[in-house]
Amino acid sequence: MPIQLKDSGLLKTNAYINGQWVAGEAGETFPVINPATGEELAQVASVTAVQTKEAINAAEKAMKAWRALPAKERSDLLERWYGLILDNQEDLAQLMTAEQGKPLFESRGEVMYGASFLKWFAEEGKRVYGDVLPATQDRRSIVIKQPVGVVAAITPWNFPNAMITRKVAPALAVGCAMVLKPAAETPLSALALAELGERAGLPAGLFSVLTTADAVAVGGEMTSNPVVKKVTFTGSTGVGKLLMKQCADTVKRTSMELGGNAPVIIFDDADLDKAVAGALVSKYRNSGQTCICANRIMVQAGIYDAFVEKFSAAVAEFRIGDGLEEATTHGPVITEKAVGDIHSKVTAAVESGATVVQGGQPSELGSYFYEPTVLTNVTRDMSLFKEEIFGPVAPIFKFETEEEAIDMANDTEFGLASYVYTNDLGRIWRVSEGIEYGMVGVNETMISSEVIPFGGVKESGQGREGSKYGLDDYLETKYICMGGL
Ligand SMILES: NC(=O)C1=CN([C@@H]2O[C@H](COP(=O)(O)OP(=O)(O)OC[C@H]3O[C@@H](n4cnc5c(N)ncnc54)[C@H](OP(=O)(O)O)[C@@H]3O)[C@@H](O)[C@H]2O)C=CC1
Ligand SMILES: O=C(O)CCCC(=O)O
Repeated sequence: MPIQLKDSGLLKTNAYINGQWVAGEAGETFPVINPATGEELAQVASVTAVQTKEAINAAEKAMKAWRALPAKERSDLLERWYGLILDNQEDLAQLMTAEQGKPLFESRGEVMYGASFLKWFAEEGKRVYGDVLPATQDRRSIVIKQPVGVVAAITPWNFPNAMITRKVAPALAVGCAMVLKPAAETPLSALALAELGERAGLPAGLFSVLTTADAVAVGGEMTSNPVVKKVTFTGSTGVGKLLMKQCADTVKRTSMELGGNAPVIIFDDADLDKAVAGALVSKYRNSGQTCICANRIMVQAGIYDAFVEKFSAAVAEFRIGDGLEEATTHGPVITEKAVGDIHSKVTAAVESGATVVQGGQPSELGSYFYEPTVLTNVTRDMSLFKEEIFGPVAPIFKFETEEEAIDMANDTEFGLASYVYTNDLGRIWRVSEGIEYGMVGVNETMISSEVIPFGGVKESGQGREGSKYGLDDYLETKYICMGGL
């Protein structure tokens, strides 16, 4: 079924380079698939390394004038872009659900979440302050902040809008230009954002969108081109490591938002209903496809059985289906391959002794759907304990003591989000300080917003997105020494 939009001008299929909507160099295209139906939604231009270089050169040129503008003028443009996104929320949500699969209510929420970064950084970009250091006898020392330069961004399919605005808003706010490669699964949301940016008055070249079926070529140019001073990436840890290696030759700065293995630690003294609700939304949001999704639900022995009973009863009530249908609570996963990957993880756990309480199979609804699954009798020696599941599968582990819970939480190379449910104030502090994560939700799993520093430690990445700290990723610190005074 063709996508029905109120404003058909938001459905773009060409890439956006230097303010022009362009086809791939030799007319190459790639398909965008609706994962709920398997239908082709569009054929989108596939750009090459040569076109990537053109976009980078255009960004360098555009940035010269952009960085010289008063911050207030840059802010005005971001505000206009924000307003246009709000005006077109429903169309952007329809596009997102069609290409990504998440239910419409989640897409509408993501569009608002994505827009919030433009608003936030429109304001925050006006507050890039320097410093005057304590004077010494004959000299004065000053610190100024300057835009890092042309930024290349590579974004994933799980948040086709917000992962882009979270990067482009701070970059543009402080005077950088950006070239973006969105995920091949979800280019339509990225192109619609560019269209609205153009309507808001983006100067040509300041923000290009490089849709492609050849991530290696485009990513290769982005990471080797000396004009690019920074690469910001959200996606898998494997690709993040590869990009970091590629960036080493030209010593680019990097921000990496990579995989997670989030524990939800639920103590005996927790409010059980709150813990069940928090774990459910964290685990099954976007059908389990976020890097901060609950990956290991860890419940203290005293309330384990009660938790499992309430949690799985709630899962049984989910309405799985096409995200474009309003009644749907949970949509498909992104590809047929993802269904296979998820099922292998479940099968391996079951072969090692796990018990399926709910689901446990690819869904009869179609080849992109997996049944929401609950597993018990899972133990930390199973591969599931270490792996990012990225699907609607909840393994519920049992622990006895606080020390054991902290040890289990830290027994992973990842360190992005974590969650703790307890009503003991001392324990809140001990656990929050003892676990090695960039973010800790205490009696709360919906922790993301534009005002907080989102990011991880260990192999979950480096850098922070959103908040006042999010500007630092796009700024250089320059020291100026005034001597002979
Ligand atoms: N931290 C997070 O939010 C995310 C984590 N993941 C994790 O990664 C797993 C695999 O998902 P997947 O989509 O394959 O994630 P990837 O890391 O492969 O994709 C993320 C982005 O990186 C691009 N990319 C992939 N390979 C290269 C490369 N060699 N050079 C430059 N860019 C590249 C992709 O492009 P293209 O789409 O064209 O391949 C996409 O734009 C998931 O199951 C999940 O575990 C996935 C997405 C988001
Ligand atoms: O999965 C991600 O990459 C980001 C999670 C979305 C968010 O909560 O910001």
